Amino acid sequence: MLKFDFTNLFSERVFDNITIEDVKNYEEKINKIANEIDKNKPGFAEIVFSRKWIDSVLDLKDFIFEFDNLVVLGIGGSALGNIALQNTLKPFNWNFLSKEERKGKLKIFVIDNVDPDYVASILDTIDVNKTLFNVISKSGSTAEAMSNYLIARGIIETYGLDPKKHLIFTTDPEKGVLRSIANKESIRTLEIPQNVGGRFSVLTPVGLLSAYAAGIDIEALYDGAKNAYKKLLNPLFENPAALIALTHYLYYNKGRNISVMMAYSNKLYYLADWYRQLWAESLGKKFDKDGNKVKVGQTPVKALGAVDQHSQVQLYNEGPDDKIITFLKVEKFKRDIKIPHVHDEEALSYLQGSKLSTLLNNELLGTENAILEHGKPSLKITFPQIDELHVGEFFMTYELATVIAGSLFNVNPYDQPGVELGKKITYALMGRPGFEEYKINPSSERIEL
Ligand SMILES: O=P(O)(O)OC[C@H]1O[C@](O)(CO)[C@@H](O)[C@@H]1O
Repeated sequence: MLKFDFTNLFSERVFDNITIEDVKNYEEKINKIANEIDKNKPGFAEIVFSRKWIDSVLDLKDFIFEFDNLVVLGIGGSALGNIALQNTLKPFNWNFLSKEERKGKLKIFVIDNVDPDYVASILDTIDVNKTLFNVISKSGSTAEAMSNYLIARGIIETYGLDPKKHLIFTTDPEKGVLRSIANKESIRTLEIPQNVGGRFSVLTPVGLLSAYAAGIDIEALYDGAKNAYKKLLNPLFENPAALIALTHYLYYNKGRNISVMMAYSNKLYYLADWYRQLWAESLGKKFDKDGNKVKVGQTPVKALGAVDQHSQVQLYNEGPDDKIITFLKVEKFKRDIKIPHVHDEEALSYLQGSKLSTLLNNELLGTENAILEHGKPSLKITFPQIDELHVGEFFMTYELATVIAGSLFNVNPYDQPGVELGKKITYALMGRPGFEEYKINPSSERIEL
């Protein structure tokens, strides 16, 4: 199980520290929230107690493993989970390994933007004949996913290939243009459960297909998620999701409106990336559930240790008291490197003979303690090792924490009305019928210096 260390959040060395008493005052409220969540189990929790979603992916086994590449086309919640799973659970050189080295599993590419340089360079590297394109969109209409689908489809057709054999859609069971194309053309599909929103969908077929194709143990991911869910009704001090939510809420109310997740692991950095969307879209809201204008939200920031010690930590230590920091630590790395003894220089002797993992984790300790000495709050989550069990546990812990935080802030964690206007203006600029009223004149709005 993951280890959660909240000690430094309560330390008197944090100048505006919250106390155990502050937290205890919320015990009843949190119990009520947790019971409510358990009673009306959210879709993202319900799925891990069913075999349906795993089985829907396992059923595709024969089809998937005929290919060499899987290219995911999606954005936001339809991509970030895939990116997190691949980068945390597969080696960074995975796509450079031979088919034998990959034991027949697929190379995975996730195209989650419409930057032409980026899209073209990924498409350049794949052999379309050996490629399955997985178009993922809950709404089945997002411009970025749809345009990349159209490009992929154009390539498939240019190669004279059968689209049905090279495409699979992951989308809403009934709604959206992807679903209607699939119905018309008998294209294979996977369902995104209707009661699971995009940013909560990593453990639905959205994330499961590419994970399975790359050889990730998707059953163990579910086991980890279930382990996390089981703690939801624990007493507050044994309930990591509730403590994360509550401590972030309490510090937000003290002006700490930035939540930094600093991973001391290149792999776990991608979990911080996934967390950013979850925390930002779920909790950044103009109105509360009663319709009052509240404009709340804690800005999630990702950081990488030790890299960002040489970029961000100056600010974290000495800058404004507006941050709460979560460190992610790995106890046992999959690989380790011993720093060789090369020079008889005294200045290098502390490094030579020691392991990179020891250096990295001591750097974490250094930063964690320095942050505390500067009076700033932090918590630490330790992965005994990076594997499916712990990553599944992490996803579920943070999904629950987000929903609990939503209740504390009294906002709806499942909607994202604030992203609509930008989409509508884009549609208008692209000439989509029905959106004319949103057309702006970009040049007349600009202030030229
Ligand atoms: O899966 P879809 O419907 O294409 O949406 C992609 C993303 O777009 C948003 O709706 C808005 O950014 C996200 O909430 C969502 O994850």
